[in-house]
Amino acid sequence: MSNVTNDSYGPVTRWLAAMPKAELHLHIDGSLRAPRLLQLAAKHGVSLPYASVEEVEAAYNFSDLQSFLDLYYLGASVLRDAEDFYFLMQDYLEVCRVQNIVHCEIMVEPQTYLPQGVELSVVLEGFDKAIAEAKSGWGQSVGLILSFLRHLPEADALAMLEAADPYREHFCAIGLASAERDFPPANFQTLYREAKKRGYELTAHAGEEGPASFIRDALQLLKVTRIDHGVRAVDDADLLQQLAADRVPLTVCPLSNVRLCVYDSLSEHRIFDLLEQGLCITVNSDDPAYFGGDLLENFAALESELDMSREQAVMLVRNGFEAAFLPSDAKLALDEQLKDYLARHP
Ligand SMILES: Nc1ncnc2[nH]cnc12
Ligand SMILES: [Zn+2]
Repeated sequence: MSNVTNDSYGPVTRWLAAMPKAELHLHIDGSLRAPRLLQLAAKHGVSLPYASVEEVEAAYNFSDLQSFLDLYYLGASVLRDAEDFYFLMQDYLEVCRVQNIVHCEIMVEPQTYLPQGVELSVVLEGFDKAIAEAKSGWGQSVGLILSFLRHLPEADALAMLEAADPYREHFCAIGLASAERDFPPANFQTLYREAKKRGYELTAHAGEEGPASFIRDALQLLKVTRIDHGVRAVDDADLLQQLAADRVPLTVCPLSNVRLCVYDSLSEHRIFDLLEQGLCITVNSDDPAYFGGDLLENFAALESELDMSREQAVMLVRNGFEAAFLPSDAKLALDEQLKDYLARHP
C-alpha cells in the first residue's frame, strides 16, 4: 500500500494526503493485491500460472480492457469463502483509512463468483464484517454498488438483481462493468428499469473504450445519473455541454486510462479541459492493485504529469462529495469537513 508521507509526491499531493476525500469508482476485485491473491490461491488449492508476487505483477501489462479483464477474473476466482471477502474488504478499507478517503462507493460484482459456486450471502457476510469494523473503528462511510457484467446476457443480470432483493439495503446503486465495445447500454434497459423500480441509484461504465454515443445511451435509455469513466465525451461537443449543464458526474480514473491504453500517456488526458468546462469530474483508482496506485497516486500522477494546481485539486475533491450517492445532509457534512481542513491547512 502507498505511504501517505511519500517524499516523491509533489506539494499539492502532499497537501491532499490528509484532506478528506471520496472515492466513487473502485472495483473491490480490482483491489486484490498479488500477495493476497497468492495466499488465497494456496489456501483453496487454486492453481495459477504464477508462482511469485513478481510473476503476478509482471503480468500487469495490458494492451486494452479485455487483456486486463482476463487477468482480473482469474484473480477473482480465488475468492471462495466469507473470510476471503472479509480480508479483501479489510485491505481496501485500510487504504481508505491511510489515505483519508472518508467516503467510498465500492463496486461488487456477484456474477463473477457464481462459476465457483459462491453465493451473494457469503460475499456479503465477509464484506459486512470488515465494513462494520471500519465504521466503528474510524467512522468510515461506505456505499456498495451492485455491479453487473455486460458480457453476460441481460437475463443473468436480472436473475442476480432478484437474488439481491433480500440484501437490498446493502446497496446504494447498481452499475454496469466489463467489456464495453460489443455490449452497449441498449442491451440493459429492462435491468435498469427494474432497478429503478426498486429504488436503486443508477450508474454505468460508458465511454471508456466505447464511443461517446454510449454515454448518451446510458443517460437516455438507462436513465443513469452518473457515468463511470465517460472520457470519450470529448468527441461530442453537444454532449459535453449537456454533461456540464446537468452536472452529470464522471468518475474518471487517470492511471487506469493509461494502463488500459485509452491514452498513450497521461499528458494526452483531457481531464482538466473537462473540469474547466464545468463538468463534475471526480478522480478514482478503478482497480488499484492492477494499475499502479490508489487514489492518492492518481492525484500524484495528475500533479506530476499535468501540473494539477491546488484549486483544481480542491474542485476534484469537492466534486467527489457532490457526486456521491448520499443524502444531501450527509454530503453537506462531508463538505463541512473539507472546509474545516482547508481553513486549518490554507
Ligand atoms: N476499467 C474497467 N472497465 C470496465 N469494467 C471493469 N471491471 C473492472 N475494471 C473495469
Ligand atoms: Zn471501472
